[in-house]
Amino acid sequence: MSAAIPNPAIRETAAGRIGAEPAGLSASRREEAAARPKAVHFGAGNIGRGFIGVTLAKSGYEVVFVARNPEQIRLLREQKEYAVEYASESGERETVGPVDAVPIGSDKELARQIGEAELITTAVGLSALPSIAKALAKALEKRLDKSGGRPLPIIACENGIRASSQLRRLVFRHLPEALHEQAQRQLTFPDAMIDRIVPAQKNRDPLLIRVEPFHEWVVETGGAEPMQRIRGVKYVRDLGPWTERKLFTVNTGHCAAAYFGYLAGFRTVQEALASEPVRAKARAVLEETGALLLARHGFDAAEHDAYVDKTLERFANPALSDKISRIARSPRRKLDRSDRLVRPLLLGHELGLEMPTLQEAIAAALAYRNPLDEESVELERILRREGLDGALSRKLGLPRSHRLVRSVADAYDRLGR
Ligand SMILES: NC(=O)c1ccc[n+]([C@@H]2O[C@H](COP(=O)([O-])OP(=O)(O)OC[C@H]3O[C@@H](n4cnc5c(N)ncnc54)[C@H](O)[C@@H]3O)[C@@H](O)[C@H]2O)c1
Ligand SMILES: O=P(O)(O)OC[C@@H](O)[C@@H](O)[C@H](O)[C@H](O)CO
Repeated sequence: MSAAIPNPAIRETAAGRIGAEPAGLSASRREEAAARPKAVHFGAGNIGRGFIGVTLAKSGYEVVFVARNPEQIRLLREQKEYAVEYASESGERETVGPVDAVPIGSDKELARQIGEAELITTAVGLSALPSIAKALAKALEKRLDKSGGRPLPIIACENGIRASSQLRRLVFRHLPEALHEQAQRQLTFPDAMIDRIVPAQKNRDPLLIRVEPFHEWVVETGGAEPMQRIRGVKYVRDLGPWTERKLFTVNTGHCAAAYFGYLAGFRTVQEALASEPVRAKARAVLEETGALLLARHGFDAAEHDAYVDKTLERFANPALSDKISRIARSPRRKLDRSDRLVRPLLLGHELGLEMPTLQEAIAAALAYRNPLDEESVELERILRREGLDGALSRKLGLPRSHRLVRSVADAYDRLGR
């Protein structure tokens, strides 16, 4: 087996020595890993390494990443750990380990890892769930054959409503019917909400990940005792209010700031929020979704205001640089009827709430152009093909003549794009 390669890019920090270790470290990490329960996590990206990996490792798991990037896989396999740096004044760092990695295409290895796992998690993006479901189902098939009834929770940590339930449907589609009954007994798919801002980044140490200190991971139990408790996770009976509070505040506010910031010519959300007009619009959107959340879930108004203040503060964190292109990414997904922009608008409409600034944010999302973002290019194509009214009517699931379609179209026209 290969020795650990010391990584000079990882240095002494306020939190103490981390990372760079003499050869032998990976051997001790391997022993440590053998003594730990195993969690297999799909996606070694920003949130995978910057939140899920670190939380699971702290909770006592060996974390095996299922990844695509060969260089990242090589480094994770060799080093068996990586560093997380917190974007705060102290710049504290922590070492995350023991970890390992397998390529998504390696059926045999993946099946072996999943056969040994006590927990599966994902953070690949909602739109990538169909692409991992097949590989996951294949590996689960082998496990179900041999596991002697061992239960396995599978938690999709994605921004979206009930992502684990979505993954469940996709996985069952790929599992042979003969295994469905057993899979229903052994596999659970608890829905979850996760919150931590982890910008896209390039560091000299390619595994290092810089994150905001704030974090929240909530898992739904439906009233049942969870099979295993992950330290740092909050377990709740009903996830509904938690998801809506996060998605319609953090994610609606974030993308509103990004789309308004894009129109104003800014590059990062920090720059955008330093501009008073953009900040005022982002806040106005959150006042509108706040009224919806209070009406739907009976949240305390003062507590929700404090949540909004804290959220805007997190977006503007000067210790981070978060590009608008990340926050605005995949505008088709963000404009989906079940997502952060259109869903609160439709729910608010049902309750008779006026949401003019949210409508402006939707118009700004339609006007977002990024030739490097496939969904932005596709959205432009749809707008050309179907026209604004047609595209909006489809997105909102309402007739072209509907008041909401008309007023979002008017907001778009006012942008003069
Ligand atoms: N970054 C954040 O601030 C943040 C916060 C909360 C939630 N999220 C959510 O977490 C998820 C991941 O976001 P991210 O910011 O980490 O994105 P990212 O692009 O940094 O990471 C996604 C990772 O998944 C991998 N991936 C994609 N398809 C794959 C496949 N078929 N097999 C294996 N790996 C695959 C990619 O290679 C990438 O490494 C998204 O659903 C996002 O909405 C992100
Ligand atoms: O990941 P997306 O594309 O759904 O949304 C972009 C950001 O708003 C999002 O990643 C936030 O940073 C995150 O949801 C904070 O918890």
